[in-house]
Amino acid sequence: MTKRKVGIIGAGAVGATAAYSLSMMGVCGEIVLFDIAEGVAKGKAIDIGQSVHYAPVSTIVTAAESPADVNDCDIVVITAGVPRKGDMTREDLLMINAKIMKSVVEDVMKYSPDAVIICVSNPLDVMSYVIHRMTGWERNRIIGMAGALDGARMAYQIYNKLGYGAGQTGTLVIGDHGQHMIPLPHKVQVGSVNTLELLSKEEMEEIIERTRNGGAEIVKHLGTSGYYAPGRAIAYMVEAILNDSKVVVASSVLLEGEYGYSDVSVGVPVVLGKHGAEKIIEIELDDATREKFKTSVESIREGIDILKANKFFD
Ligand SMILES: NC(=O)c1ccc[n+]([C@@H]2O[C@H](COP(=O)([O-])OP(=O)(O)OC[C@H]3O[C@@H](n4cnc5c(N)ncnc54)[C@H](O)[C@@H]3O)[C@@H](O)[C@H]2O)c1
Ligand SMILES: O=C(O)C[C@H](O)C(=O)O
Repeated sequence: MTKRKVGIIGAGAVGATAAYSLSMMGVCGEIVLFDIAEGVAKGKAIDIGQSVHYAPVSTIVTAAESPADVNDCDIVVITAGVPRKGDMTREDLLMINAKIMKSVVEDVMKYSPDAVIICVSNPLDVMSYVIHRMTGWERNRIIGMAGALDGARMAYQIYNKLGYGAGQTGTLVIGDHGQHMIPLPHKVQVGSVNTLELLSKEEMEEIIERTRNGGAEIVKHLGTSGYYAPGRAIAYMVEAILNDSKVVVASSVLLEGEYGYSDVSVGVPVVLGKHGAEKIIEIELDDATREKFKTSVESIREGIDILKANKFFD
């Protein structure tokens, strides 16, 4: 990859935080922000661009005047959409964000036809599926960001319980990025020690519950959804793709028979490299987890079916 240009569509809380995080890491040559709200992309591009003075490596941060300026990107991150508030679920955002997604994706197809897309808008798995249906692109080029965030949340909960092992905790959260997400306790290790040896069953159950409600917990305190951890998780994925680093990160990708499902986007472990989600890793699921995965897939399909009933797809 030579140009290392990243487009971010939706320069709100998450999009701007991802841009800031990326520019502090210095992993891309250029970041271009676009937002439908006048002045937002411009103001944030100037502000982030000025912060680059203190970054280890320079990044050019610009604002697109129109979607046409988000052109020839290696990666396009889609954070355009409405965040939830109050008691809303992510699913409550379905129709409004699907409409936004439609117009955004048409532009991405036109102006950055070779990009890898990282979808962020909620409900995440359904929006990732919408992008597949609209673009018809190879599935490795459309990746939903969820497991990177949910895994970080699980690691945070574990650290809060243990009080040690920060940065040494490997977690895995699969399934939907919603109420049926599946944090996998038996896969968690702190410095290569399985946490089942470190935490009681009750403690792990609490960790799972708090991970599952991690997004809602922030909405409760903040009145809108979180953006620092999401922004950093996006930057981590962008870096992995640009650097072709082949790290394993749970992400929402289109299944074509893996885990027994097809024609649905859902969170599973994937290898991230220069071609996007280059490989889906199929891990062995025990009977109980397979049942949870089924519930998770069904909940995503409910959203897809609502869009179909509303003639959203051809
Ligand atoms: N996948 C995840 O883990 C995750 C994490 C956090 C947030 N989210 C989701 O990301 C989305 C953005 O969240 P946020 O907190 O940044 O919201 P926000 O309101 O701060 O920002 C969204 C931005 O999108 C812009 N926008 C709307 N329609 C647009 C269009 N057609 N073209 C360009 N820009 C457009 C808005 O003007 C706004 O600035 C929400 O749907 C939220 O639920 C997902
Ligand atoms: O919780 C939300 O609505 C936003 C995002 O999906 C999150 O998990 O933080």
